[in-house]
Amino acid sequence: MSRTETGKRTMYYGKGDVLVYRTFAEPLTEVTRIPESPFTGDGNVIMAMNVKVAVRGEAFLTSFTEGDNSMVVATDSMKNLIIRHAADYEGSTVEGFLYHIAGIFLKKYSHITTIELEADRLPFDGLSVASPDGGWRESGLVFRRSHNDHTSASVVVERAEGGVLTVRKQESLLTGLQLIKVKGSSFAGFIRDEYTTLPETQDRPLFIWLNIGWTYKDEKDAIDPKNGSYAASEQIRDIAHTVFHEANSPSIQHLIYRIGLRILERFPQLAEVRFESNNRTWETVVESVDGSDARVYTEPRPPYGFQGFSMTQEDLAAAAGGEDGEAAAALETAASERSEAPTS
Ligand SMILES: O=c1[nH]c(=O)c2[nH]c(=O)[nH]c2[nH]1
Repeated sequence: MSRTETGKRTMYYGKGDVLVYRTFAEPLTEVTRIPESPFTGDGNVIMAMNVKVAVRGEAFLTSFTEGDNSMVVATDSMKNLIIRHAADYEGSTVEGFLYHIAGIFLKKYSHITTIELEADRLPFDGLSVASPDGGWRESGLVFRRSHNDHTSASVVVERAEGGVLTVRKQESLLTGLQLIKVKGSSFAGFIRDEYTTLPETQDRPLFIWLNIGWTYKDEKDAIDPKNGSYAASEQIRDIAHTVFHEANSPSIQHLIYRIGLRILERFPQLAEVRFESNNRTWETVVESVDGSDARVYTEPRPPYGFQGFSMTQEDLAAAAGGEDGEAAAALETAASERSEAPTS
């Protein structure tokens, strides 16, 4: 048995920065409303993505060991396949697009055993124009490229026994969220010893960078969101800033836990939610302008702190079971808000 079959040898190749700009894709409509978010769907007039593909298979071994290219699909061809087949994608999500492309690769090239695809959606925001009746309306044609947070997704699909395609891993993400709360965050009670110079603070301007990832109990909910079980990254984003607004956070660690509970509560169809956060808290230069709340800050000096945390529905059940009184109370508030929220 070769090392590849035991999973020990690393062997893959592919293409990165494959830029796809598909216009007038199928609109995303069947989104279930949540109280934290006005998001109800996406017209998908522009579905722009930066895609990365990697393929694996024992058949590629001789291309590395002998320079035999007879089984090599040129990465340039991979790029062309991805871009051309954006034309026949009939779905409305990045996750679905990746699955569509994975299927085409695996059906076309029988020696590819596993394909890994990831994509960052390049956000284009719709713009308003004055309407003749004196109000405002969506242009629908003109968009502004945004460099804010965006949807990402990844999928690993493999060919199982009998040629059946199996999704081995699938993750949806909100990438590059940057949130500042100018008042109402503390950081105190940490270990004080001979290495400690950081003062305790009851009120810091907490600036966080966040990547949030989530997986579904059934990945079909992400790939084909026809039954309203799609958790849109815009909704995840809105939950994050709502919880940040509501909570007086004692740390980023606890803040992301609270955001995670709310996400799992709102979307019982998710199995896991995962966080990567950075602390980019501004450095205070002027404590108070004329005795008021006004302050002056500057960019923090390096280095920066970070956190990683993942949570499952079991964490939500434990919190709701009362082990964390504060979390349980927050969940009750969230539940009552949900019952009042309109759904679509
Ligand atoms: O939210 C925080 N968590 C930490 O672990 C930490 N450490 C630190 O210096 N500042 C902060 N802030």
